Amino acid sequence: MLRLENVTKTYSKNSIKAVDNINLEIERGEVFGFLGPNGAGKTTTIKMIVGLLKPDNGKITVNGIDVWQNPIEAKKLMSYVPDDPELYNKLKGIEYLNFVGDIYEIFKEERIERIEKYLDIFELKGAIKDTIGSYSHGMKQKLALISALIHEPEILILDEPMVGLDPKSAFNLKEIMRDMCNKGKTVFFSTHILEVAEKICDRIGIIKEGNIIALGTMEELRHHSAKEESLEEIFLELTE
Ligand SMILES: Nc1ncnc2c1ncn2[C@@H]1O[C@H](COP(=O)(O)OP(=O)(O)OP(=O)(O)O)[C@@H](O)[C@H]1O
Repeated sequence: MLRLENVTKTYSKNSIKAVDNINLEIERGEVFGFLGPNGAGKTTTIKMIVGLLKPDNGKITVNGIDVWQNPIEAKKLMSYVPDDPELYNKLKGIEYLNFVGDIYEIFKEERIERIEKYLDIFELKGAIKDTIGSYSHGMKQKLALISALIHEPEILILDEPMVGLDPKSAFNLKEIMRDMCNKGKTVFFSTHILEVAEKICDRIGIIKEGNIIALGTMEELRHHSAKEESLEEIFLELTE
């Protein structure tokens, strides 16, 4: 579903090799957790996957479609929620959702049904006629998530999705992620919350200084350590 081949990115500003020749293959139906210390290269990788940052080298494909050669077709399959979504503050919540619905050409009936469903799940119905500028960080996060879900993407890409969400919304988002994968869709997300990764991911990748230093299921990651360790212990050992 998602494939990264020899992907590298150096920021010219500071000559830092943020991502150093990484290879990844994420299958359909997988929840993939992308972990790593601060500054490891997670956001840089995600921005390259979603077409916001051009890799210096390498190739990224979604369902075989090259993200950089065929961006529109690739983006039709994806949804992306950044860690700090910048939305249009002057629009009302519902106007923003309809705007996204128009971009993805979602028919009216489906659109209404999906918007209603996710507004209920994320308890945002009461604020949907208010302007986004009046929303809290968590409310903006929820609106961005709803806008990412209404076109039912083949792959959902989330950068630190749990930050700012209240416990109930975080729980519901985890359920949505699992449910998507049960339907054969794919979820790729970065997080620092290791309990979440341990609980819901089919596979985990750990990046450090731009290199993938561990990749596999929890079972496989545990194989590297002598005893039955938690993801937190494995993570701390590997990233020391
Ligand atoms: N716009 C930029 N210009 C220059 N260097 C950058 C830029 N963005 C990121 N970097 C550098 O690239 C490296 C990787 O950063 P990145 O944001 O991808 O890390 P991250 O794993 O997402 O970190 P965090 O967990 O703190 O969000 C860091 O050394 C960072 O300083």
